[in-house]
Amino acid sequence: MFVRKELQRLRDSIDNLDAALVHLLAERFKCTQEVGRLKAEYQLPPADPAREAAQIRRLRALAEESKLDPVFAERFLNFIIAEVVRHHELIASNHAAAKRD
Ligand SMILES: C=C(O[C@@H]1C=C(C(=O)O)C=C[C@H]1O)C(=O)O
Repeated sequence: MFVRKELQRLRDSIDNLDAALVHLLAERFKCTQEVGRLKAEYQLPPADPAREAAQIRRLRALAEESKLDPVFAERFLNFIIAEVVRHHELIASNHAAAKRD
């Protein structure tokens, strides 16, 4: 009985945290979509490797401070950034196509 209750209590928190993660990611992607539109309009490249490196350094340090595996934090951020850059490439090519038409 104890184990069932304890498991449920922990899973309730996991559910809340996962919901927060989805909301945080949705807000982050809203911002990055705007960045993508700005870059397309002003002909800036979709990826900014210097900014990515700075973010990864910052996130690795935060992960270490909060006892999260920094290797995991870096992989997670790289996964997100790859998706953002893919969006930016799409926005840029749609923008260029719209200007041609
Ligand atoms: C969001 C940007 O575009 C790209 C995505 C980044 C990110 O998701 O953190 C960082 C750098 C860029 O490669 C940006 O330039 O700020």
